[in-house]
Amino acid sequence: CDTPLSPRTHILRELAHTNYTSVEISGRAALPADTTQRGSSTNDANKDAKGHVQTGSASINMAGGVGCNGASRAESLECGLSKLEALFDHSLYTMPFTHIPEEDWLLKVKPKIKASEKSSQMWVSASQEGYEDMQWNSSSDSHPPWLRFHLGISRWQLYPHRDPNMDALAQQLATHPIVSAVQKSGGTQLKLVMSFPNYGQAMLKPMKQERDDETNYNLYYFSDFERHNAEIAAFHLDRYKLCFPPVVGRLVDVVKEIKDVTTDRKLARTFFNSPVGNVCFYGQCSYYCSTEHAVCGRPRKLEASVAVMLPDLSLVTRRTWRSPWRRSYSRSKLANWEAEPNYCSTVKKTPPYNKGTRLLDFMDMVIMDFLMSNMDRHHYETFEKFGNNTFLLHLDNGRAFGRHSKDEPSILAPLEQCCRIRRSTWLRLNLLSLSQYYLSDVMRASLSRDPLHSVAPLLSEPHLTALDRRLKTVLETVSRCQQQRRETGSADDDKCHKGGIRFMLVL
Ligand SMILES: Nc1ncnc2c1ncn2[C@@H]1O[C@H](COP(=O)(O)OP(=O)(O)OP(=O)(O)O)[C@@H](O)[C@H]1O
Ligand SMILES: [Mn+2]
Repeated sequence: CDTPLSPRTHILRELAHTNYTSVEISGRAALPADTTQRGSSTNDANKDAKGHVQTGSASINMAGGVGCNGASRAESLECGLSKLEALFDHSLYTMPFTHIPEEDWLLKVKPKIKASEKSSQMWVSASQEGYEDMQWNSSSDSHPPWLRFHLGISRWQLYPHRDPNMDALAQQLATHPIVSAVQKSGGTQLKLVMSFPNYGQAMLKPMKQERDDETNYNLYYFSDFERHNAEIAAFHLDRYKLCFPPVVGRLVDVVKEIKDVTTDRKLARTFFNSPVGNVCFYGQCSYYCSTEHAVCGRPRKLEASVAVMLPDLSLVTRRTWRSPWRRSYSRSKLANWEAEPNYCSTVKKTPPYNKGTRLLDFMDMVIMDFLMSNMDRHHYETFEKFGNNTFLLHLDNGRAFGRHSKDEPSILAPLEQCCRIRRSTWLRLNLLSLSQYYLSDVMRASLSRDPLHSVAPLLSEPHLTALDRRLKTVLETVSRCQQQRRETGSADDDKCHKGGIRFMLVL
C-alpha cells in the first residue's frame, strides 16, 4: 500500500543504519496533516501544526521510551495506549503521501446535473420502513460515514492513516439499528449481511469459539472454525497497511436484530431455543451449518464481528487472485511450492509478480498471516479498475488466531524462498520489536478500543505473546536471508523492484 516515497525517504535510510538493539528511536516528528483526503491540493505533510515546514529528519535518541513494566492491568493498558500513539506518530507511520490524482480514486461523485436530467439520474428510494430519507449532495459533510469510506478508497489504500472518518464509521457499525439481515452467499461458513437505516451495509461473522479455546490439533486448517475476534484483531494488526475494511465487534440481539428483521426465509427457519433457553440459529452453508454447530445468544446476545461492506460489485468490480503459495486443501497432496525448491524463481518471472510491487505486497500479506497464524489465504483480491498496480485486499481472516501455543513456519515459506521484503515493512517490524513499541502492547491497546473489549479482551494474553514471538521469527528469517546474500554475493537474478529492496541494500 505504499505510495512512492517522498523526499523524507532518508529517514528510512537513517533508521536502517540504526542498531536496534542498543538505540531507542523516538522519531516523534510533528504529525503531518492528512494529505490523502480528496480536494487537498497542497502538500501539507511536511508542515507542523503552525504550518512550518519540517526538515523531516527523524530524531533518534538514547532516551528511554514508554516503559510499562511492573504496571497494574489498567496502568498497563494506559501505557499501551501511549505506545500506540507514539507508534502512529513515528515518522515511519506518517510518511507523507503525494497528491492522489483523480484517476486513482476508486469512485467519483457525478458532477452537478442539469435539472432536465434530474428525474432520470437521481436515485429516489422507495420509502421503506426503517430506512432514513437521504439528503445527500456532492458535499462530503452530507454523506454518511460508510459512503465517505467508499469515496475515500484509492489505488493505494482503503482508508487514510488516522482517518478522521474512522471513529464515526466504527461507532455506526457498532451501534446503528439493524433493519435487515440476510445470509451472505459465497464462501463456506455462515455469515450475514446487515443493513442500516442510512443504507450502509456490513458483513457479520458470529462468535463460534471462546477466546481461550485453541483449535483442535486434529483439525486441518480447511475445516477450522472462523472466529469473529480474529476478524477484529486482523483489522487492528493491519492498521498500518490499510488493506482490510474496518471491522468492529458488536453484541447483537439475535431475536430483535436478526430473526425479527430478516427477509431470508431459509435463515429464519433455522432458529430454535436451546435446552437452557438460549436463542440459536445455524443458517445454510457448506460447513458447520447444522444444529450441532448452531450459534447461540446468551440468552439472546451474541458476539459478532461487523465489517463494513466494500462498494457493491455491480458498481466496482474486483479481481480475485489465486495465491501462488496456496495450500493444497487436501489431507494428502503437497502443493507445488512445498515440492519445488526453486519455486520462487518461477513466480518472480510470472506476471504480475515480475513487475511493480506485487511480490512485495504479497510478502506483506504473508508476514501478517504468519503473525496471526492464518493458513487459509487461498486467494486475495484487487480492484479491477487499478489493474496490477495497486494494493491487495486481504478479506477473510476468520481462521487466524486459532492456536497461540504453536507457530506455523510454512506460512513464511514465500519470504524464506524469495528473500524479498519491502523496506518500510522491515523497518516497521523492527520498530515493533522495540520495547517502547512492542507489538503485543500496541495490539492490546488498540483492541481495547473495540466495543467488545468490555465483555472480554479480544485476544487473550497467550495470543498477544505469540505475536511478539512470531515477529522475532520474521526478523530472524530476514536476517538469515541477509546472511545468505553476504555469503553468496549479489550476483543473482534479482533486480531491485520499485518500492522494494534487496536485503543487501538494506544493510
Ligand atoms: N467487507 C466485505 N465487503 C464486501 N465483500 C466482502 C467483504 N468481506 C468479504 N467479502 C466477500 O465475501 C466473500 C466471502 O467472504 P469470506 O471469505 O470472509 O467468507 P468465508 O465463508 O470465510 O469464505 P471461504 O470459505 O471461501 O474462506 C469473499 O470472498 C469476499 O469477496
Ligand atoms: Mn474463510
